Order: sequence, then C-alpha cells, then structure tokens
Amino acid sequence: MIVTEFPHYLNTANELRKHLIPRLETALGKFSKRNSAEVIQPVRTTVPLQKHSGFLGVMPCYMENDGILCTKLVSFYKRPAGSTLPSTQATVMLLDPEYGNVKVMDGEVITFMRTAAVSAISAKLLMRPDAEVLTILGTGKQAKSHYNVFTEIFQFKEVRVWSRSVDRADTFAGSLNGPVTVCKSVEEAVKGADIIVTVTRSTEPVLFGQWVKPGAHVTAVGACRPDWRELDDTLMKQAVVYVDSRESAMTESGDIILSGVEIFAEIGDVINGTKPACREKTTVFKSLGLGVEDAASAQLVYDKWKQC
Ligand SMILES: NC(=O)C1=CN([C@@H]2O[C@H](COP(=O)(O)OP(=O)(O)OC[C@H]3O[C@@H](n4cnc5c(N)ncnc54)[C@H](O)[C@@H]3O)[C@@H](O)[C@H]2O)C=CC1
Ligand SMILES: O=C([O-])C1=[NH+]CCC1
Repeated sequence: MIVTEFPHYLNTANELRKHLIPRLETALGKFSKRNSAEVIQPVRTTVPLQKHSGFLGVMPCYMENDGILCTKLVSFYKRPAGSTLPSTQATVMLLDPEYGNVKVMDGEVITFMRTAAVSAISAKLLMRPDAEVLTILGTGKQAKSHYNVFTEIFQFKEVRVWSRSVDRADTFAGSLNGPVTVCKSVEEAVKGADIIVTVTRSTEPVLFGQWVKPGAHVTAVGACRPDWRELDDTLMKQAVVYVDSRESAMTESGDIILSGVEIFAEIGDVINGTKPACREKTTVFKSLGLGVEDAASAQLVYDKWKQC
C-alpha cells in the first residue's frame, strides 16, 4: 500500500502542535544521543549536477527502536533571478524495515512542513519569550510554510517580509492569511526584529550582524552548500551557534565552515537538557535539514492514515 498526498495530516494547527512538533522534538533528541539503535542517519550524500547548477541529495534514516525506515531524494538548484522554476523538489519514501516495501511517498508537503516546524522548535527554545517582531527574508515556498507555522504557534505584534523584488514581496503578502509589512531593504526588515528567518536561495550573505538586535534569534534555513552563505561573519561570530547536526554543519554549511565559528550545541542537545538555551544572547540556529526529520514526519503521515 502506498499512501500519497496527505497535506491535511500535517498542516492543520492542531496536528502541528499536538503531533508534528512533538514528534520532531523527540526525533531530534534521539538523533543527538548518537545511539545507533535509536537513529542511524548518515550525512546527506550530495551529487553535483554541474551542467544544470543543481544538486541531488540522498537522505536515508533508520530508527530501529521505532521501526521507521525512510529515505528522501531532494534536488535543489541555483535558479537565475526571476526564474519561476521551483528550487527544491523532494520525494520522501517511508519503507517497511522488515520487508523493504514502500508505505508512504510524499515530499513537498513533508519538506515544507517539517523544515518550518523544526525552525519553530528552535524559536521556542532560543527566542526571547517576549518576542514581538518576526522578519522573514525570502518569499518562496519555505517562506510561506514558515509564515504559516510561526504565526500559528506564536503571537507576534508585527511580521515583516523582504524579497529582492518588491513585486514578489507584494504578491507573497497578498497570498497570506494575515497581515504582513513588506520592507524595501534587509536592513529595514530586520531593524529591531526579535526573530529573523532566512529562507533564501542566496549564495552570498544577505543578513549582516551590524543590523541584528542583540539578543535576537536567527533561524538560517537556506545556504546548504559549503561555499554558500546567508549570514555574514560578524553575525556568526557575535552569536551562540546551534545546529541540527554537527556533522552536517561541518560538511554542508558555508556559514559555519567559512566563518570558522565554534558550534555551541545541536538543537537536540537542548531538547535533551544536556546543553543550555542561551535565550538572553544573540543566537543562530543553522538548519541543514535531516533525514530523521523526514522519517518522523512520514511515520506520522502513515500513523494518521492508519487511524482513518
Ligand atoms: N534547511 C532545510 O531543511 C531546508 C532548506 N531549504 C533551503 O531553503 C531555501 C528556500 O527554499 P524554497 O523556499 O523551497 O525556495 P524558493 O525558490 O521557493 O524561494 C527562494 C527565495 O529566495 C529568493 N532568492 C533567490 N536568490 C536570492 C538571492 N541571491 N538573494 C536573496 N534572495 C534570493 C527568491 O526570490 C525566493 O524568494 C533554499 O536555499 C533551500 O535549499 C529547503 C528545504 C529544506
Ligand atoms: O533537508 C532538505 O530537504 C533540504 N535541505 C537543503 C535543501 C533541501
């Protein structure tokens, strides 16, 4: 039996709060314990598609104690400015670990929702509790899922967005279910912001430390190649840096590798209580995206389907 296309299992507010976020927290906590009976998840294998300025990523994960076997194929591209082609496309396969057959196939919804939900977990742990202003840099697919998840989980007084094209930012603003302020520059968008989400395809820094309010939390979701950046060295050096996976960060993140900063903790360490959440300081959570996040989300889709 192959279960496909289950957006409604993952993207209602109730499912998000009661199921997706708790399952992701548990999975990230297990991942950070490095117990192979809990999680076996190698760093993504990435094949460059040089001719097409793209990459194919393969993301397997086995959670023996939970009986979850999953892999994702994800292609991602550097698209020229103004391109309407999707930059990220994914297929997630949940398999039966005993027989090897495929049980769930999806990709887009799981990738959009689990990435935003993991960012929300980082915000829950690292953002100041009195945060009022959320800024989103980028107006693509991840920007939309982050807007939806963040405004569902938290209460902000103001949400700001920035895109290189004001027209695209206006179109994005019009597609949302709530109010948003469109900003003309990154500096204007992030000034005084308590939490900043970077979800661009940029390969150069777009967010500079000199503009970031001390004590703000930055969730950096784009720039998943060792020579790609979204954040400048000043910001990286002034922040306490958290990652989803140390191995992934040291292999894939230009923001970490090129700035030479020390990683303070994995987000799973904070979930496990083995490292503190330095909320009072400026913090960066560098998200690369993990197979264990797809595995936990695909299993949730399957469990929900079985209940119907
Ligand atoms: N950490 C994770 O788990 C995941 C990360 N990603 C990454 O998130 C980023 C966004 O993904 P999608 O929303 O699917 O892409 P998208 O193509 O839908 O949106 C990308 C956004 O970045 C903007 N952009 C492109 N080049 C830029 C530049 N040079 N400077 C500033 N903005 C620029 C585009 O105008 C658009 O608003 C990508 O880098 C992708 O690889 C995607 C999935 C999971
Ligand atoms: O985890 C993921 O799906 C991805 N991370 C970077 C591009 C896609």
